[in-house]
Amino acid sequence: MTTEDEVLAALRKVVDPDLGKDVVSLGWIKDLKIDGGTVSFTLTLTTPACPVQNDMVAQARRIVSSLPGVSKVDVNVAYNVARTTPADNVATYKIKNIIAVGSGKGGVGKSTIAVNLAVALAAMGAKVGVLDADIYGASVPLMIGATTPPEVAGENLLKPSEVAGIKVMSVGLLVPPGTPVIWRGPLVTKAIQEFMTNVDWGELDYMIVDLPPGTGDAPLTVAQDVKPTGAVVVTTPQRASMEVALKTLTMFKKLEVPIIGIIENMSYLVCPYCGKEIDIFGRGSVEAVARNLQVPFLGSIPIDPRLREAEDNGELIVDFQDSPAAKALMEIAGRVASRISIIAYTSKPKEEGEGGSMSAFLPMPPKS
Ligand SMILES: Nc1ncnc2c1ncn2[C@@H]1O[C@H](COP(=O)(O)OP(=O)(O)OP(=O)(O)O)[C@@H](O)[C@H]1O
Repeated sequence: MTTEDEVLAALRKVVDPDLGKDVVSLGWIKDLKIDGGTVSFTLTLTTPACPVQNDMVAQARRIVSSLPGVSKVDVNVAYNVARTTPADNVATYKIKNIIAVGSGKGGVGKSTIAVNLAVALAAMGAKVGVLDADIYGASVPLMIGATTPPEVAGENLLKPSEVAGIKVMSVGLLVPPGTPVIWRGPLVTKAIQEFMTNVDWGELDYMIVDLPPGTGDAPLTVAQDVKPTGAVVVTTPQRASMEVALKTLTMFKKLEVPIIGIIENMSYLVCPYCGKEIDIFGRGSVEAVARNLQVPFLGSIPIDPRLREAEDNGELIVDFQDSPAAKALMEIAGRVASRISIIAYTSKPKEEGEGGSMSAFLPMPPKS
């Protein structure tokens, strides 16, 4: 008969590749039971979007199966999304991680990526919210298909709209359609602050914040007051777009917001007739710049007409499994979640088992 100690010793060989530690030391093995030849345990991962989840489960199963006397291995998978936000802050104690999505130039696909990252993470089982901080150009409600205005949930408290389980708050849900928001900077700042404090977000694993392009009032407020876990910067491959994106990147670094990574959008076009990949804007240039700057490159998203069509119709692209853009977005969502777990585990823990404060200097992800 195999003992619990032997099973745990064997499971020490299963290492999370992002954190470089084994699942036993990380405290991820729970409810270990041995019943005759059957060994069962729960593997608790830090995110349902873990890209190496299947590999780790298969490895754990294989290693335990090879122990003497073991005829069956039952592995349950559970998730406890690691926290990077301060647990003692009234605005964020229920929100474990905040991801700001920014860009340099407008129209590069930042809102598209913000919304679809939210959809992808939610589709994998995470609790997700989207805060639209693009006050003058709020497009999140249209893209995600949110139509019901937020309800009043108490004194000075709004309940966010909800689409496919994703909580959404945007100034676009508060003003009649077609109405421009004509506010000076301080009002923009106040609106974003109130979206954090006066909205009943409930418990969220990930909040995605869609920033306006550039380095103005809204990105500054998000960086300084919302204090995101990190920022994702979106750019297209052309030099003009990238040069402005790098300014946004530098702004985040100056404000000590960790860089989760950079994404190349509209990287290439897959010909709908022959399937050939056509390089339109200079594919690959963002990855090269990211390498130079030692900033993680999160991936490329091709031009996909279905992405634009889905958005215009308020549909969710990750539902379309055969779309190359949807596939790329799902993979990128997994990488973002991995980077968040790394931030949570490599910074000083604030709450046992739940990660800790932010670090502006992150290790580079392993090369895939
Ligand atoms: N990979 C893609 N394939 C096809 N269409 C795309 C892709 N990425 C974005 N689009 C489309 O390009 C347009 C601009 O995208 P989006 O609004 O997300 O840009 P943005 O950077 O958020 O712009 P802004 O910040 O100026 O509002 C949208 O119509 C969107 O559907």
